Amino acid sequence: MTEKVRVHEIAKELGIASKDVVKKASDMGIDVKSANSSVTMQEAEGLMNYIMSGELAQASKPETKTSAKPISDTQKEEKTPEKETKKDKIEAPKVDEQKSIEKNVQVSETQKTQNKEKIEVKELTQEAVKKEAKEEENKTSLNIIEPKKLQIKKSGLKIVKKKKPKQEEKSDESYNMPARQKTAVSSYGKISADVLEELAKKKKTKQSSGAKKQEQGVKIDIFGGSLAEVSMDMDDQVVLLDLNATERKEIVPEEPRKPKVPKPVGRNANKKAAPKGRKVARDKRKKYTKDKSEDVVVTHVEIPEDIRVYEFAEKINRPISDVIKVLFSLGLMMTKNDFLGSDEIEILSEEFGVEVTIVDPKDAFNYEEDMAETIDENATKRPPVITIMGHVDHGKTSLLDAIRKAKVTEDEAGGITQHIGAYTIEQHGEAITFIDTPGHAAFSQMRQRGTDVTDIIVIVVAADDGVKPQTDEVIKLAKESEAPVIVALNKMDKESANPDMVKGQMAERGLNPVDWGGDIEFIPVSAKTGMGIDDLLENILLTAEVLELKANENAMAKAAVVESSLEKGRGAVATVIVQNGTLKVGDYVVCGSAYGRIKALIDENKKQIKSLKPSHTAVVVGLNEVPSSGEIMMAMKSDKEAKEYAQKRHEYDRNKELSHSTKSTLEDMTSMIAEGNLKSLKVVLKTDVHGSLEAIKSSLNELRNEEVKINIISSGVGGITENDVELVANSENCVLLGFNVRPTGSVKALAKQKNVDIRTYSIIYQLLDDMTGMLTGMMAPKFTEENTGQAEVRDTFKSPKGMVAGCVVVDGKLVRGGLVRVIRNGVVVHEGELTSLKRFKDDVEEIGNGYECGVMIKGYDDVIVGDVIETFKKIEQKVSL
Ligand SMILES: Nc1nc2c(ncn2[C@@H]2O[C@H](COP(=O)(O)OP(=O)(O)OP(=O)(O)O)[C@@H](O)[C@H]2O)c(=O)[nH]1
Repeated sequence: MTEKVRVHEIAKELGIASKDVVKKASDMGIDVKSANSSVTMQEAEGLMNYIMSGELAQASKPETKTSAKPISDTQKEEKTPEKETKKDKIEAPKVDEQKSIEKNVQVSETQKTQNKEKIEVKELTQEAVKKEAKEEENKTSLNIIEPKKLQIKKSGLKIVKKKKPKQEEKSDESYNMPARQKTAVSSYGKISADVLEELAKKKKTKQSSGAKKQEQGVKIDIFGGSLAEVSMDMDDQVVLLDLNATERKEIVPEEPRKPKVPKPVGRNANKKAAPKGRKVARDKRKKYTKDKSEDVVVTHVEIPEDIRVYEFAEKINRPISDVIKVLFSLGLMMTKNDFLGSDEIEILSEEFGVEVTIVDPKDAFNYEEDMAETIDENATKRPPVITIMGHVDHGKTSLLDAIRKAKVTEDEAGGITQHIGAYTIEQHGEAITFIDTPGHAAFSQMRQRGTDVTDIIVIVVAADDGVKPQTDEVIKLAKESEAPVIVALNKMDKESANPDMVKGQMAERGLNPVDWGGDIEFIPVSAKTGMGIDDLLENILLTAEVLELKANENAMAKAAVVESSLEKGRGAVATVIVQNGTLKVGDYVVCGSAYGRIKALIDENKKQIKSLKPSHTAVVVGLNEVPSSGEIMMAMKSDKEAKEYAQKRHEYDRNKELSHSTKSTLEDMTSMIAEGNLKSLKVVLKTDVHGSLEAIKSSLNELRNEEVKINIISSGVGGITENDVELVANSENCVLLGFNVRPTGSVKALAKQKNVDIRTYSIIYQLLDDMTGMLTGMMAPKFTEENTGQAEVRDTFKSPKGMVAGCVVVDGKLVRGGLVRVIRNGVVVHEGELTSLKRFKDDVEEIGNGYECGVMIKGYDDVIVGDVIETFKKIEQKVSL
């Protein structure tokens, strides 16, 4: 049986990557494909030689030569039972020792060393020499020496080879050098496997002496035993070589010491004979083992977006200190628990030569992908989903009303659309679903989500008003979403309507009208009169036709949440648009960390329906918690499955929050220093629906400058509770805000008792205005300085009231009642108040350019001739955010 060794073992042995070994192997023409591929020991040795020496020819030579001798070895081996082969391996090291011993003994005859360690090693080797001598007497086939390769490593080393018996030579096909020589020792100085086997076979009979030899710490079990020891062997070889050069003679004198070494009793008996040699060997092995772990070169890692310094170090298999050092050298003071930003990860990956892939741990339980169904042949046409966007008051809601023939605008607080609403209408028997996105800037986040499910975007532009900032924003969103765009030129009933102006403005922004040779349809409409509505709908259907929108009604349902809230009596509800499949009452669904069984589906007309087909919209009742808008809802086969996904997601969200809370703590430390005296207005916020909560939160967070900011200490969907009141009462500088929610009896009473001011709103911009006002009130007044003029001091004289500076006004005018500063050689030496300003003996309010005057400064008598006196005023400025 031929012993085999795997590529990764060779790689480990050499401390290099498996792929490099694979590459080298293929260079040599050995057929290996991966780290798990195995090669014969012959090939392995050749391969190792090649890798170590880098010389293919040399490496391969031994292979060919070994063929002769090894063949005979193998034949012998074949005769011996497997057990023997194992023994051979154990005994193999002895052979190596013998070789080195031979070398040492011979070399040591010429030189001496005083190095104690080396002497000790020699003691061991001498023991081995003796053993070998015996062996050689008994068996003649143990003549193994590797000369040349060893010499390459250690200069000045002379190794006396023993000639092989002629018989063996006959079988050797190589002519350049004795086969033994070549096969016996690898570039490591190790004996080839064949020879080892042969030796082992011979030594089999000498088991007792074998134990002694082991003590020398020179184990050679090239491929079958511990790889660490093989490497150790390499190290030993190095030591021996050094000894050769310097300590040959000492080996002999040390021999008598042998008996001095007391033999340990019991289980350590075998180990004792070569204690020092063993020690050396152990040390080396330890060292090797350590190196081995460090040497595992990581070239590619997958890491989550949020990763701490120590986690990164672990991933790339480097000491934390190394990572911190690199960060430090970049001026980044980070501790091992700090999170790495994307920039830092990039730098570190370059620095350590590691390719980094950032993975989303959510992928592990991404039900959207798990359940993703390609649109198959069963897919049929589905209605388009349209998002109407545009600048505030350009008529989005009115247009949708005109389409739906229903009045929504009148019910809306403040006349502004507050929430995303989704409705399906029919035009000539074909369904079209509209998402009504709110116009206020605060809702841009929701609007962006709205575009995710959108097939076609209708941008409403009032023909009398033209392109406005939010129109630009919408154009940007539309471009990003890559959905086709139709422009509705609204308010065409107005006399001031100027469609060409709008077309021009839109064309400037890359939206070229079809009638101008572009590809964007501009449809003139009037939400007021209903003009052009049909045309708009026809265009929508036409565009949808081109898009060939399809979905499989029979697939497991997938829907997007456009709005969600907590409703009394119904619990968590979510308005969804089905993207694929059919959502049915009774379906088990998962939606982010929310899950449940659909109890009811309520359409836009508040009617209960049994199922919801692709592109249709309804309110879903039955979730265990309120999902976020933009979340994907998927139907699951069972309650268990839905729950599992939701729980995994919940866990993920929680961990993420926790990890970020640590992160923010660390960041806070720096920001606390940076922000120093930053004043914050604490806010507790309650809203009726999720969408508003997010929109208001993000708008409030934007209300800040370098002096003041808003700190939302608590927020949530639902009514104002006593807890909210308590929280505000216990916090300094804190307000309680309610949006579309109002405090009830007990809460109101508690608020009164605790003196908590609850502010409720139903229009977002009013809430934001109020907060802006409050923040502004917290800001310190700002002053600007107005310089009035300067005068040069020409003389000074004392008066009973203090020093008077006689000056001539050289620039502007000096004024009374303001502040004054004294400038000497361009440097301000004093700043204070002006006590008196006189022209001759009269007090004056101001002195003009070119006139002389007498000036007295409060508490300052050190004015000297040549000083410049400047008067200035501080003017308070209105502060704003
Ligand atoms: N004359 C005229 N007025 C219109 C037309 N469409 C809308 N309006 C008026 O323009 C104003 C704003 O209309 P909305 O539909 O509320 O505009 P919106 O874009 O939905 O506004 P937000 O909901 O605040 O985003 C209302 O007073 C409408 O009556 C139109 O075609 N002609």
